[in-house]
Amino acid sequence: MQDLAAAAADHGVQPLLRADGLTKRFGALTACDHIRFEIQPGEVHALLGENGAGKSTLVKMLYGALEPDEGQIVWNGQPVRIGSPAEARRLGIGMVFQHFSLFEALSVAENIALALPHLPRRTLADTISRVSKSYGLPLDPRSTVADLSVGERQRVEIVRCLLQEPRLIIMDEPTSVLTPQEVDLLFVTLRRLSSEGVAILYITHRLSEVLALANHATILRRGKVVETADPAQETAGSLARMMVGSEVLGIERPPAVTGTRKPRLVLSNLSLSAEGQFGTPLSGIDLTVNAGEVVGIAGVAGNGQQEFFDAVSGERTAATDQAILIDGVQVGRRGVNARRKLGAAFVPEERMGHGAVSNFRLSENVILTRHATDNEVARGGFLHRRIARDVEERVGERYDVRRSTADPKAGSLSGGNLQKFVVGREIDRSPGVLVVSQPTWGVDAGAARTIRSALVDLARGGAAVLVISQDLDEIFEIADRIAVLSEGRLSTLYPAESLTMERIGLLMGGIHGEQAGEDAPAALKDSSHAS
Ligand SMILES: Nc1ncnc2c1ncn2[C@@H]1O[C@H](COP(=O)(O)OP(=O)(O)OP(=O)(O)O)[C@@H](O)[C@H]1O
Repeated sequence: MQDLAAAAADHGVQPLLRADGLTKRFGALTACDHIRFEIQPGEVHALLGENGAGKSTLVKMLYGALEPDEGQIVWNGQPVRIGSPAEARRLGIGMVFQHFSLFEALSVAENIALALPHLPRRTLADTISRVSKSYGLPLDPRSTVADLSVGERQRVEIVRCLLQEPRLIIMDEPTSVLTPQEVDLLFVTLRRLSSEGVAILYITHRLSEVLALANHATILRRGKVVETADPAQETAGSLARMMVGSEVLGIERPPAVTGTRKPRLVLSNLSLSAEGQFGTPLSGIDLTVNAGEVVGIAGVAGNGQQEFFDAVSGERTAATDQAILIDGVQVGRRGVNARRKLGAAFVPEERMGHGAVSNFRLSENVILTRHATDNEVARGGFLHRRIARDVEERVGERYDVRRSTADPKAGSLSGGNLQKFVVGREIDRSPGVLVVSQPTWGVDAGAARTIRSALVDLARGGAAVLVISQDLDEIFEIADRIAVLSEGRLSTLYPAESLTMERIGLLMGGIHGEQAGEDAPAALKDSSHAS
């Protein structure tokens, strides 16, 4: 893989794509500033950069979703104007998005037929089977999308992209939704494509993936190309340094308080029906999160995570009041605001729409989440916009939220910057109980460190912090105790130091303590549940 792209460059082979001074401005902000870079056939090219560095803006221009203000794209030696994604696809540029655009109730083949109406319907199922098998992406064209795991859904997107015989595939954080095993499989496929001469432009915040996969990296900072690197010569640390311009350290984690600790969030026999037709019901969940600790809930999305967050936050209420206690108060049948009034805070996974309203300014988003529960923002029947703006500024500074203007609309922030704002806004309330889903999803290494440190500090200050995350490295970095959510059931809660990645993998597959066998660590054999 490495060789093909390197040899192409050495022999003066024409680059597949050249960006020549691509520039995009949003008002006063230059999101991409005269960007130059090349992609050779067969190259896996990583695009790196902090949140807001301009990665998405750049690939949107390459995929025809945004028009450059200046500069041009040269494809196979010819300057081209890519006016729409359809034109990009016609040229041979495909894109696999982070959020899938599949119809759940339709089959794999029906979904693909809808996107590619020109392919013959009669032979489509066979074609899908053939392509998916030959690229190591096993898929049954007849299965209904709703029954597929997140990893399998991504395969549908990739196969759909491959059926268009692309010469360049753009992937935006493709592994953020995958299990470690699925990541390995995806890498096999990408290496195979690369050996066939297909180039891959790969956006990720996971630097270990760049080292494992890429043979070239372009690093953006504040809209400009600041470095190009050969990943074989780099380490995760040196790449992180190039991205942020300074050293990125691990977090400091003072030991959790031991001895008698006050239970601040208690779930008892919590059950909830599935969310929609394709959700996962929760059954009989017991869990206690004490003052001073971070509890991590590991597991692959689609195993009841949404239902779990909805139940704990009050988005959906439980059957009984006793099912959920916040600081000793029964709240199972009370809604979000009642729980927030008790000093709890919640950060949902889906930041736009759920965590923030796109068309509202950041300070207006502060008012929206605080007006019913926080005296500071709504005192004496009045909304205090100045206080909301102070909060917006404080959170912006503390979490380094990069904004194009003062108090911008939420929708103008890059994905990672919005995430920083939403998580920071809730930590800023100094909640006694914080429940956060995927706290650093899409966030760069420096910002992830800030958020994780803030979560640990909040806990050490006496709060109970519950983190739902698919990122096992993150869970191990911050959690004092860990449980796994699998098919709507929560495993026993284990001290973090008694678990390994492999053991968590087994728990994710639904193999619980009682079944884990002879070699289970002591904690696994401890059948005392959760608390
Ligand atoms: N439609 C828009 N209007 C105004 N500003 C925008 C718009 N889209 C992007 N921006 C700004 O352009 C800059 C670059 O954003 P972009 O989404 O390209 O960053 P990114 O590198 O992909 O970040 P992340 O890693 O967080 O996804 C950011 O400062 C963002 O706020």
